Amino acid sequence: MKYGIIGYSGRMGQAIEELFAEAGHQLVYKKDEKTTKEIEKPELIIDFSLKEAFAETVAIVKAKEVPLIIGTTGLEAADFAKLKELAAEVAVIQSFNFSIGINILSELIQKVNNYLDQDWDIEISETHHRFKKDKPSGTAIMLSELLDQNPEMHSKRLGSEFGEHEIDFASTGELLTLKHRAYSREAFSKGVLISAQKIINMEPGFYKFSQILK
Ligand SMILES: NC(=O)C1=CN([C@@H]2O[C@H](COP(=O)(O)OP(=O)(O)OC[C@H]3O[C@@H](n4cnc5c(N)ncnc54)[C@H](O)[C@@H]3O)[C@@H](O)[C@H]2O)C=CC1
Ligand SMILES: O=C(O)C1=N[C@H](C(=O)O)C[C@H](O)C1
Repeated sequence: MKYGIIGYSGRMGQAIEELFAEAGHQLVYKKDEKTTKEIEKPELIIDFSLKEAFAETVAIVKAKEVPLIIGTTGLEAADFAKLKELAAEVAVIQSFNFSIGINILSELIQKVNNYLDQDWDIEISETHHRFKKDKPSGTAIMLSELLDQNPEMHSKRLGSEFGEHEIDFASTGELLTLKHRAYSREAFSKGVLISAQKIINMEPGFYKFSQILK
C-alpha cells in the first residue's frame, strides 16, 4: 500500500516507517513540524505527532478523502467530536495505545471493575521516556475511563522507558495488580500495521483499535 505519515521524523514515525518497509509498503507522503514531502497521493494517512498538529491533520485528511489512523495523545473531547465528524466521510481508527497487550489489559480492567465497590482504592501509575511531553499518558487516561471510580494517577518520566502502565486495586485485605510494559515501539507499530491492512477496505466511521482486533 501507499501511505502517508504525519510526524514521520519522530520516534513513532520512524518505527512505523521501518516496520511498513519490511512489509513492502511505500511511504509516499510525509509531514512533520517543518517539512511536507508528497511523492504521490497516499491511500491512507497515519498521524503520530503532537496535539498541535491535530487541526491541520483533519484538514489534510478531509482534502485528500483518505482513511486516517491516529495515535497522537493529548486529544480532548472537542478533538474527538471533530474526529467523529470526519468519520462521516472517511474511516478513522483511533487509540491512545496500539499495542495488543494494552487492549487485553483494558478487557481485564473492565472485568475487575464489575467486582469493585467504594471499599477499593484504585491507582494508575505510568512510566515513559524523558522526552514524552504529555502527562498523564493517553493510555492512563483511556484506562481510567473504563472504571466507575476516579483513580489516582502517577507519572514518571525516566530515561528510555517505552511505556509501562500499572493498575493497583486494593481493599483493606488484599491487593490486585495488573501491569503492562512495552519492550520496544514495535509493540505499537505492529498494531498500526494491522489497522492499516484493514482500514483500506473499511466504510467511513469512527473505530477504536479494540474493535479492529476483534
Ligand atoms: N497510540 C499509541 O500507541 C502511541 C502513541 N504515541 C503518541 O504519538 C505521538 C508521537 O510520539 P513520538 O514519536 O514519541 O514523538 P516525537 O516528539 O518523537 O515526534 C513528534 C513528531 O510530530 C511532529 N510534529 C510536531 N508538531 C507538528 C505539527 N504542528 N505538525 C506536524 N507535525 C508535527 C514532529 O516534527 C515529529 O516528527 C505522541 O502524541 C505520543 O504520545 C506514542 C507511542 C504509541
Ligand atoms: O509517548 C509515548 O511514547 C507513548 N505514548 C502513548 C500514551 O501516551 O499512552 C502510548 C505509549 O505508552 C507510548
